[in-house]
Amino acid sequence: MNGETQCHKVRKRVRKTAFKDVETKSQRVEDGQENDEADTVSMPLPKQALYNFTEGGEQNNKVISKEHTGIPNLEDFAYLKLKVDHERRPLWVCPSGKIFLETFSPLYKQAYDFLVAVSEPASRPEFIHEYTITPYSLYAAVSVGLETETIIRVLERLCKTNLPKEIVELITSSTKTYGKAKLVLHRNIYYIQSHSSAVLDTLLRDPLVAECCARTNAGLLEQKNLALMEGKNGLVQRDDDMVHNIARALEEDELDYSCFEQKGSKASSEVLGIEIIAERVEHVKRRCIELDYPLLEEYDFRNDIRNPNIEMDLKATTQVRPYQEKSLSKMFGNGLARSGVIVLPCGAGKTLVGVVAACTIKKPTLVLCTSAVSVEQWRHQFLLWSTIDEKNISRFTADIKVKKDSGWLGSVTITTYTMVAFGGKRARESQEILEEMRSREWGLILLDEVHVVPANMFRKVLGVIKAHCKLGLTATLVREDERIEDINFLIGPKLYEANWLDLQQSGYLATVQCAEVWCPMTAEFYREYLVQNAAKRKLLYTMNPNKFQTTEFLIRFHENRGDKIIVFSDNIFALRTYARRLSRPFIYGPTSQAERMRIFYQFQNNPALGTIFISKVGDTSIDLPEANVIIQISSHYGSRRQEAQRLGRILRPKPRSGQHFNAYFYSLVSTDTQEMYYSSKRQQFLVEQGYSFQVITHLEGMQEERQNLAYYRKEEQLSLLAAVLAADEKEMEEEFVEDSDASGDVSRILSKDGWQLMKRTNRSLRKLSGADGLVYQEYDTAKAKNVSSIFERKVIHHPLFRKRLAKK
Ligand SMILES: Nc1ncnc2c1ncn2[C@@H]1O[C@H](COP(=O)(O)OP(=O)(O)OP(=O)(O)O)[C@@H](O)[C@H]1O
Repeated sequence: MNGETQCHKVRKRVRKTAFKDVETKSQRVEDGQENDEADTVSMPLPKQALYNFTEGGEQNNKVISKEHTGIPNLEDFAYLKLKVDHERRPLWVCPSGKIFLETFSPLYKQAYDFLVAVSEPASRPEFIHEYTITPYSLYAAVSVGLETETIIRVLERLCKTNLPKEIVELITSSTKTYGKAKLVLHRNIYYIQSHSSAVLDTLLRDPLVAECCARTNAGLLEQKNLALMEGKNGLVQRDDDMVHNIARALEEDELDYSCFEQKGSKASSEVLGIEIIAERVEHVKRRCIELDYPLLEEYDFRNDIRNPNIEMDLKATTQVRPYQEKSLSKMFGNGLARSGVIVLPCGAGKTLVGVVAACTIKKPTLVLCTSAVSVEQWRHQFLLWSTIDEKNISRFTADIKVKKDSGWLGSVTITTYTMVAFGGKRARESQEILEEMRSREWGLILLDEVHVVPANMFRKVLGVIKAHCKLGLTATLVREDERIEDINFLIGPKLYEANWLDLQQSGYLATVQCAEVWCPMTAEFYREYLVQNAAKRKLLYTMNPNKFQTTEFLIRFHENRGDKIIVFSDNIFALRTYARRLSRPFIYGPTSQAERMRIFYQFQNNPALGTIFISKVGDTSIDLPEANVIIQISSHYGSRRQEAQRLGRILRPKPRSGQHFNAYFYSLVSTDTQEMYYSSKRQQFLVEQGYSFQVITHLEGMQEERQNLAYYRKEEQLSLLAAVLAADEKEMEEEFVEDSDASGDVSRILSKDGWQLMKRTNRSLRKLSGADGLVYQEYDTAKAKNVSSIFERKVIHHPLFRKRLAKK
């Protein structure tokens, strides 16, 4: 299929409401331009303006005005020369740093692997992906062993046009100093190391770096020759074979990603180092990034004779999946262990990636999780995949303390961020354990759900625990408070990021149908909604009787199919009311660990329990492979991360029974309320990963069922309304969960982004694909027709076409 057709399809699915600048459907009908796809909006994209890469044309990068195109500020890249064999090449590279990848190109897989190494994915729908190349992404590229000229050469080869000079300049200027200095931990002391004394001099000249150095002698900082340190020092170096391999592979059009990888680095005997005060490491790392000398963190674990090796291997039965292997190859590409972050979709098996990393390094490992439930799950997975002796794993949570008589904490210690970062008074025993944890030189620290680390409380952890290698694991490298960048210096660059849809297509993830179900407010609830304060309004749209009935109807429908359903509600008042009325168990903050485990066990093993209700404590790390339906009734404002994490609960691959979709994600939204805005904001991350949300206005069969559903009678609805209005402040509050970011805070959203986000103003594919406040919506595609019998689409066709469609 050619690119133009693909683009056209993508455009067709963009949600109507998003296009305020574009001609409306009604206008087109009036103009007599309406066609068969009356329920879709055709976007008058100025193809010429967007993809005006004509041969020759040496004009400058020109901005095309709104009057010409209908879309503001389009840039004209006509001066970029289109290569003769451009059809065989998969990339469009813009001078601004944006890169577009054709996923239907035969070179897609190889180009994709290369792009995730050198740029940031911005949006990855089905046919055209958008990436952005930035100094940070280039930092990550250098840290996995790619060099300036390799990056330029490969991009040049893959690009349909000659590479814009701005991009060449960006790559050259951003990478010339990368990889020249490194942070190492030696005998529990941190050093900045480099082969070049000039590099160290440059860093020492900076007052902030100088201040963080440990030893000064009459104003002069001591430089220590560390050449005799045990082990070799593998600063990233050029590998001539690699460059040669890439050139050859490209010529043969067999671009194998392995050729990008560093085949082993050369050791150098002369390495200089500066000692850094442990508590100031974070500042030094941040400052070095600002100075354009980001510090690489690599651990030569094979030559570390100081820390004992652990008896721990993967079991013979453990099969690491290809994408897991690929992510690990980025970590261990040159025989050393690099610190950084691996991004894999929810349910794709990040835990196993962590276990494999630990089994490779075989040094004392500390695992930090967000909750006691995930501590249990990590322990379980260590035992499942590796040969480690149960005795060598210890857990340290509020409920479980490691036993003192069992000696040291354990070769593998699993705990929570809270346990380590808690600054208040502790029991003596806990204090001792913590002291021991702090004094230890850890080989590997595994940071689960690493996107929560930048929150102040969590970053304390990295200040007190010393580890040679840090591996962050996450599915969603997004936060709404823009502190995600902190991860670059707290942990390291992103090492690998998998594509959700690719894993879905390969069967490693379930195929999910996402739907936003619209529930009109009842008149009485809406009347109150208009006059109440923000907190009460939120409770009113959550407790909307129509939403309640929809929930009950969906539960019945899916339970009858034998599905396992998780209902999410952030609001505890709603959680309790819904669960009690529907006689299903619920879990929230105060639910004890034992009770949670009991409910999870019943949910997984008892066919009579098809539905559980859970608050935001279940957003992350609960592994319930049986669950295949999510119904979301209340959520944390516009948090993209929460939406993705909740979807992750049902992404575990499911057996296919001839259906296109095998998991369902319903987000219930009360219409004409603020919830609609939040809902589209929440969906952005998933839309960027290529998911589409179907809007359902009517559930087939629900009307007939209504009288058998709760809150059918007016008196019942009114007494529910009275209970809602009587709810006090405390009951209306959302549950506080430590790791939540500032994602959806109303004031932030309204003051920062504003409602204007819903209006189209930018031309990027990221936006065209529905991200940044806009939503993908499937209307009448063949795929959607098979979705489920309960989805009744009310598509209203123009009378002109009704007859024709009926004939069809
Ligand atoms: N290579 C593999 N072979 C078989 N099963 C696997 C493999 N990798 C992971 N799994 C299984 O997939 C499921 C999900 O794994 P895991 O809990 O590690 O996902 P996750 O990426 O951490 O998800 P989340 O972000 O939602 O917590 C688990 O049941 C795990 O046992």
